[in-house]
Amino acid sequence: MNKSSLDPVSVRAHDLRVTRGRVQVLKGLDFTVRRGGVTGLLGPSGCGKTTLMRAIAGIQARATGTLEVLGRPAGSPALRPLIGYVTQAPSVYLDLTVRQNLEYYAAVLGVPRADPAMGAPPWGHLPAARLGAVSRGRVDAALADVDLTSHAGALAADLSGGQRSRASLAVALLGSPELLVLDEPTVGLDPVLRRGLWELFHRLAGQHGVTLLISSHVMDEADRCERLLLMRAGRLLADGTPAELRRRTGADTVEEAFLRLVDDADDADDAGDADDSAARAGESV
Ligand SMILES: Nc1ncnc2c1ncn2[C@@H]1O[C@H](COP(=O)(O)OP(=O)(O)OP(=O)(O)O)[C@@H](O)[C@H]1O
Repeated sequence: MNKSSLDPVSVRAHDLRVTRGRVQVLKGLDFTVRRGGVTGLLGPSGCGKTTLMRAIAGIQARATGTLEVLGRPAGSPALRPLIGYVTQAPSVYLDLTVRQNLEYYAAVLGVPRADPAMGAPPWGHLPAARLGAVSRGRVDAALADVDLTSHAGALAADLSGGQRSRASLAVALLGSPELLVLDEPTVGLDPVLRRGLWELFHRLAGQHGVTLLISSHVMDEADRCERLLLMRAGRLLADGTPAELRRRTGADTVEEAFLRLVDDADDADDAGDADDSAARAGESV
């Protein structure tokens, strides 16, 4: 059995720091992401969500501290088939149809031929001899999951932005990821599609034990997550279930809880600045 499947935690970070350009974007994060659930990564634009997701996906340079993903250091080659990372920018070839895109990626990823005896994916990793054949069944299932069956024959160039994002998500579902890292997957989608995707996320977590880390800056998506990591300006403000965060802050909504946590952090910063000034004044006497 895979070592990571015994671990109740999928991602562990300790004092995680990332510098991009000249700016320290992540400023010492400590957190865990539980295995097999939907964890939301929420915070305002520019707070560092994408940077954190890139670090977890193992493609972010200049990261220090500890970051362990599925029991291995982030970026380990062995993690590649276990992580599905969907970026904000859709990664599909515009001159191919949706189906051709999925068939191409299925071939590249070595997605196994559908085998009804094995049940629904994910079914773990198969011997090399059984990999490599493109699975029409898997492509069809991924198309259905993201509600793009009726657009299978459309050129990706002719899709709307939301449809292209869903095509990228379908690519991530082709493999058998243990961890799905989704950067704002519901941006630009109408409420019906958003609801459908959230149902899919919970199905993947509940029925297949996939861990999902989903970023959003829309606080009304918070209540769809089992746990939340609230970020602001490269730091983690809070970590807990939506109900815990509301209770801890005495707020009615997660958005209000977030704003109270921001105010508390600002007050703490101001107090720290005042202490520093007092100390400097003392030094100069
Ligand atoms: N390549 C880069 N060089 C320098 N700074 C960068 C680079 N990429 C991002 N940043 C900075 O890092 C910070 C965090 O960016 P990041 O994309 O992680 O934020 P985010 O929370 O995902 O934002 P959004 O919700 O808008 O996608 C921002 O201040 C951004 O300007």
